[in-house]
Amino acid sequence: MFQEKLNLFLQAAVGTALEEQAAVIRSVTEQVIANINQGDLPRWQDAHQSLPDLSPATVDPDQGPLTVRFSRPLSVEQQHNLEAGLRALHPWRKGPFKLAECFVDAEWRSDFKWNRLANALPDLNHKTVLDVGCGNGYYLMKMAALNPGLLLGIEPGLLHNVQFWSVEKYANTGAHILPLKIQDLPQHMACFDVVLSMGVLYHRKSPIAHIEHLRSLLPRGGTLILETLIIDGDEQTCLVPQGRYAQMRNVWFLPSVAMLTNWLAKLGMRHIEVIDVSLTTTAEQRSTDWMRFHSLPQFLTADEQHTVEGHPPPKRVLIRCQH
Ligand SMILES: Nc1ncnc2c1ncn2[C@@H]1O[C@H](C[S@+](CC[C@H]([NH3+])C(=O)[O-])CC(=O)[O-])[C@@H](O)[C@H]1O
Repeated sequence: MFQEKLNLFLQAAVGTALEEQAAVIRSVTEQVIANINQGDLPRWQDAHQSLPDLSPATVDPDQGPLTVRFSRPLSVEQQHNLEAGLRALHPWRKGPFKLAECFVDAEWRSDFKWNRLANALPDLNHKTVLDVGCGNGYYLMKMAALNPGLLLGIEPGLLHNVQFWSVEKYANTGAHILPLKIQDLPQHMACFDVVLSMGVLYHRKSPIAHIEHLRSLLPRGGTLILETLIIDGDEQTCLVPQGRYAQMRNVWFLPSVAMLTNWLAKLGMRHIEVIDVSLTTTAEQRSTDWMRFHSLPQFLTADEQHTVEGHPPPKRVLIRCQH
């Protein structure tokens, strides 16, 4: 199915700024697809295939859950099969989605971040947009209402890809996801008007190289939206947690906002604007019926003043800047 999705993307890229890069994207994606470790993938693909064909639907552009409305009410059997197919794609990290009567109450209230992000987005009309580490495509599907020219997400998590296909089967937003890491994209493929990197920088061992790579994907004047974990402090302050951070492995650099904006400026980014700084609350990230593992409440001390490892609790910055 990944090959089929790649082909659909390549068709959509014809006539856009991405057309010239299509051969490179095809080649790197085919290499990644050929090396996919199957694991649970067949089970997830079966769940996706089991989803019922339903009447045409539209996405409600309102704030809140990403809501898909169908032109005809679902039968009891359709409703049951829809919910069973989606539940088989547990755990749902990002959401919430509402498809007919089925409410996918994911671990993250991504609608909270969407409300912060919507203020930061430049005009997307006919623009080419890349969301790096896009999860199950929640923000891509929200951005689709803003009439972009092409929406591409890259996401190495295979379950996220299958969840995206499953919602997109009904939402029909025209967004695309490829199963790539940012490292798979060549540097200097400056064909995106807007690049988003949200929740990825702290997973990168070399955050400056990550920003440089993001910058190289933008032409002069293109917009970068960067969201990441930070700590309080001045331009000399940065946390490099030994061991885990809020039970997450693979967390490298949590700079202060001042240090992060210095990095961006040193790399030549301009018009750097801090749009938002927010503590991540246990209302925004928690276990639900659709994500039954531990979540933020279990990763913080009882008074929520520290992570269980004794670090400052998660706080995130949302920055907009230009190449
Ligand atoms: N090298 C990489 N290249 C691309 N993606 C990666 C890489 N490493 C990890 N990821 C992916 O980046 C995502 C990070 S989550 C943010 C999701 C969304 N953006 C959000 O803002 O809600 C973190 C969070 O929950 O905040 C995961 O889906 C990883 O698979």
